Amino acid sequence: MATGRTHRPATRSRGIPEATVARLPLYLRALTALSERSVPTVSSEELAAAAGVNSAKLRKDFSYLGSYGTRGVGYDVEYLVYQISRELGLTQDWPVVIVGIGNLGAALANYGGFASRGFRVAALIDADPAMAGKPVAGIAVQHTDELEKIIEDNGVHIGVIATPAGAAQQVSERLIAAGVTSILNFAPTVLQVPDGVDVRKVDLSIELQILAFHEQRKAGEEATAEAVVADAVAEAAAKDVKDTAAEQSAEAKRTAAAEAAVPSAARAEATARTESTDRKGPDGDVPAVMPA
Ligand SMILES: NC(=O)c1ccc[n+]([C@@H]2O[C@H](COP(=O)([O-])OP(=O)(O)OC[C@H]3O[C@@H](n4cnc5c(N)ncnc54)[C@H](O)[C@@H]3O)[C@@H](O)[C@H]2O)c1
Repeated sequence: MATGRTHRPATRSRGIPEATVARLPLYLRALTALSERSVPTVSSEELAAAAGVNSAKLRKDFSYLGSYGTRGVGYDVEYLVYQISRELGLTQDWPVVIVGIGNLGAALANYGGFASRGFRVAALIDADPAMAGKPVAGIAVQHTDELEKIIEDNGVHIGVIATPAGAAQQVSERLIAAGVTSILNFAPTVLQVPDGVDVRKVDLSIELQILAFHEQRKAGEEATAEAVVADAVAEAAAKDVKDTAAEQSAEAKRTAAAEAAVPSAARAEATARTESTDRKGPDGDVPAVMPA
């Protein structure tokens, strides 16, 4: 039994690499937006920017589809929408079942984006007997006892799992035994599935953890920059203290020499003048950095 996410070879039979297949929905989303705005053609650079992909990679991806665009004109938007939809198998209707109709399952059932992309929610299935018969998104929830019959009756090949993690493995086994060969798994667990079954895992908390990692790194960089500034300020302050101390020492030497040279009455006057100058800065203010 194989573990992991996708159990097909890295290159599909028609020679399209998995990485390209993973980018096709991104191109399709960008192209659909252009089509809705009745944009007839698009350059590889524009489309790459809209899809968030490097333009050289896009051209390479499209070469697998046999689509090269026209120099100076770009790609025909409608034709590319058709080509990519066909390649992804979206020109046909895909019935899907959602298992586990709690918070997430109900939200998925209510999501209009499935139907608009050719995925018809054929059934909603839950283990809670109290849920049976209750309408969610206009569809009556069915009990898990019916799971196998529902899959077979509707010719379902794609199942969505939105149950707690502890139930997901057993649910996947029942789905697969009944004929499901592709699973979209929202439960935070790694499913063990046989060869020939594709599993895609969606985990928003993992995405958030990756963002947290980047945030932490950004904060680390900021802290380093702040530390560099703080070091520079501390160094400048230390230099100030040293200069002030040196000045005072020179002043003390000058005073000592003057004391040796003048009579005692004049010496008292000179001492008073020196003390007054020491306590205040050149403008009469107390200096910001006081010598220790
Ligand atoms: N992937 C993500 O980004 C993401 C986000 C939120 C939640 N989740 C996960 O999705 C799952 C559902 O979350 P939720 O908040 O909707 O939970 P929930 O408790 O609201 O719903 C779970 C539903 O599954 C049903 N259920 C339990 N065992 C079952 C079984 N054997 N067969 C069929 N139905 C069964 C329950 O009766 C319940 O209705 C959890 O595993 C959660 O961790 C994933």
